[in-house]
Amino acid sequence: MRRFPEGFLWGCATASYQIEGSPLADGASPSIWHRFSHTPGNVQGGDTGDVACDHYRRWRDDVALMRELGLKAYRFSIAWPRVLPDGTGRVNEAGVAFYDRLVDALLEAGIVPFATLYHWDLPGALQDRGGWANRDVVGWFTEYAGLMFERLGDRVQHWITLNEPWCVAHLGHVAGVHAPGMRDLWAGLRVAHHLLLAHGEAVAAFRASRAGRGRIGITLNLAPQHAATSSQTDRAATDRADAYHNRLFLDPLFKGRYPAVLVQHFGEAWPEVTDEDLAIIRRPIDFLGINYYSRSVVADAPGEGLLGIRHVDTAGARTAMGWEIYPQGLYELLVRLHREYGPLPLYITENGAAFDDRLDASGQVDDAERVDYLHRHFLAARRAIDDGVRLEGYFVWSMLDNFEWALGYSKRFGIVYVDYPSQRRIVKRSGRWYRQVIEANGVPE
Ligand SMILES: OC[C@H]1NNC[C@@H](O)[C@@H]1O
Ligand SMILES: [Ca+2]
Repeated sequence: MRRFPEGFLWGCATASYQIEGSPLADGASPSIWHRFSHTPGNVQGGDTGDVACDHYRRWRDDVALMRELGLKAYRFSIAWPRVLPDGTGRVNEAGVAFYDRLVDALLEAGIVPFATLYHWDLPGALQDRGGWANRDVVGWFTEYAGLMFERLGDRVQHWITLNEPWCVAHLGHVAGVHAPGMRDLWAGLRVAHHLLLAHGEAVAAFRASRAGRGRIGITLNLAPQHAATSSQTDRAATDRADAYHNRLFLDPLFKGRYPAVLVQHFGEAWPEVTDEDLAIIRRPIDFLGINYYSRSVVADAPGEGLLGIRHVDTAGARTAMGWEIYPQGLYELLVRLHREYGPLPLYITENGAAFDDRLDASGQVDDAERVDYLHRHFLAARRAIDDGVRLEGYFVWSMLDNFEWALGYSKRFGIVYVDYPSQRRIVKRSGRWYRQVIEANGVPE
């Protein structure tokens, strides 16, 4: 049995637009994901977050389910459009009350709340004013963050400013496959910079708020980039990929500069950056959240795509997302972060897998593949702790099957199955297994 440190925070993660449903209830306003999913052609099957897991109404039962699973912590996100329907100014008390009740219920169940301020559901009203591409967003986000610190900061001690800024900038503004569906490299790079500035200003607001005695951090989706061959061109390609996927955020946050290779590669598209900006971005944080799913294998491909690279297929088994199952990448990533960007407390704020789960004849889900995936990744994390990495918690993505963005409900990541027509929750084999891991605070070798 490989035991984890005493007090290790085992949890699950979710996000507002993916589980809540009721997007316009009680005074909430449309988010950019409400608009994006209601715009035909954007989401597989025409799926939307209108109902999702109906968590906005079933939250009490879901907290009871978390307690049954024995979770020590729960990572959720706050829907900005519920609490500030215009994005700034007028507070929608009914929206605040939802999160207020949720936090109280979590504490009552002995579950530590981790609140993510932004998990992609920007108020549409702010998109109409330019959204993340407008530098004014820094003030808008700081106002929103300050409100939440004020209202929940007496009970929420762990705050994450942004979830996966890379996805917001690249998928939302360069590739255009996520909300707001923009395809503009100049805008996308500005968005990355504004996200980091907003993060930095929110950190300062946090320190000044009543929540200040808690911890604040950011969550980045990071993936090791491996060169397909040792050739100079493949190694250079891999460096570009690592810079764009990983260092674009890590370097300014922890080293106060952007990767030179990107500034050079993007040339005229690269935004105006001042030293004052960099000082804001690099304000010290209390932890780094890591969302890990897989690695990439990279080869040089002159003139192809944004970076002149292509991803090389590997033999390894894959999840239903087509992502290679590569647990050692988690170990490698954690050790790199500790050595190159740390040492600071780390949380795995997301790790998990989608598989084609089906109810069997007895109405259960025997998701042995997900058990194996999690088991191997838990062991990889445990090895990193042996090497001195200050890993303090692990949030499985996700507690419930939910709305997987442009793929809609076609992908199931939950350790609990959601039968959408009936909204029944059915704990999968992986959910029962995870409860035992948490109870033992460890996994068999
Ligand atoms: O693709 C699985 C997850 N990845 N990180 C962000 C989450 O919102 C996704 O559902
Ligand atoms: Ca209260």
